[in-house]
Amino acid sequence: MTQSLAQAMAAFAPELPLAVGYSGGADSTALLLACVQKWPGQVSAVHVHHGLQDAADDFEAHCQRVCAALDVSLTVQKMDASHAPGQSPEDAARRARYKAFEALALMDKAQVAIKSIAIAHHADDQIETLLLALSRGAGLPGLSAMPQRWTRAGLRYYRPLLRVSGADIRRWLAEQDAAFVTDPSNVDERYTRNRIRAQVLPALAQCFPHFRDTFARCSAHAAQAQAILLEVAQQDLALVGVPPRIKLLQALSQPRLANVLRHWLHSCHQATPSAAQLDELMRQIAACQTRGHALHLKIAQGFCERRGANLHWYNL
Ligand SMILES: Nc1ncnc2c1ncn2[C@@H]1O[C@H](COP(=O)(O)OP(=O)(O)OP(=O)(O)O)[C@@H](O)[C@H]1O
Repeated sequence: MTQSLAQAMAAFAPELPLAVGYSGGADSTALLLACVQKWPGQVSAVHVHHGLQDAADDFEAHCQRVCAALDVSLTVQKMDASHAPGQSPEDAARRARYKAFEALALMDKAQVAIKSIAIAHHADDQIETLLLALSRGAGLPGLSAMPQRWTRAGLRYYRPLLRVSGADIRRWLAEQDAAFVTDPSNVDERYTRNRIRAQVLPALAQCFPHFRDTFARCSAHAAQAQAILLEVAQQDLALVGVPPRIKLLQALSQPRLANVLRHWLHSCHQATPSAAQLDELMRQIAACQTRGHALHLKIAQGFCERRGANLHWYNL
């Protein structure tokens, strides 16, 4: 169920000391203030200077001022977040951000070992992520949307506001009379996410007043089902071996074959096949009935081929 910011903060119990990913925007300003109020002296801030916009220097200066006024230690990480061809600028910025957080892993400016990072994604961000996944035709991992907590490179990440609506965060922030910056790229409707926020969420609210709760429940169901699929894929991969034996792959049902192939390609090769590539691979595995039957096809950024009894993936 959706929570108020106060309820979300009452339930938030991270390992301390905690750093807050602080962009200077409204959401992370609210999270920083709420954490500082709850754990005075045990919270620091991390600001990633993306170098993407001319305004980035101003954002950093704003964060410096606010943290100085709050007596919060601020670490600024400068990252080059320019995006590669085919990569979205938002995705490049997000990847650069996680690298910067990991680089901190983790000493802040005051040389305190940081154990936890909180970021200010909220319920509307979660719905936007789910709708983006639906629009891409994503499978269960995409429909699971964003987890509330996870661990990476020894660092615990939290999204304590994931069940709080954006409007509730703004209301709370207005009561605090706190200054924040507005990133112009957040309202630029050339980005799909911003169009969803401006056009789709208001329409959803009209049609399905409880959509934040019900959509979040769908994501929770998807996440649970995905966890089971992962367990099955791990068991099946142990059974067929690495590299997988074609005969053993042929003994699996079609859904389990698809599941284990996706898992093998992703976990062993960081390769994600398109739906059409996976269908073709499954068709060719089924057709591989004679000793001399060759199998060779493009999968993600590399190729799958038959070598003797096994299926191999390689990248040129
Ligand atoms: N430059 C940054 N430095 C540090 N943390 C960041 C930065 N940008 C984003 N974050 C963290 O990641 C969260 C999600 O980022 P995103 O850009 O999707 O959100 P946002 O809605 O613009 O949030 P905000 O209002 O806090 O800027 C932010 O709330 C913040 O905690």
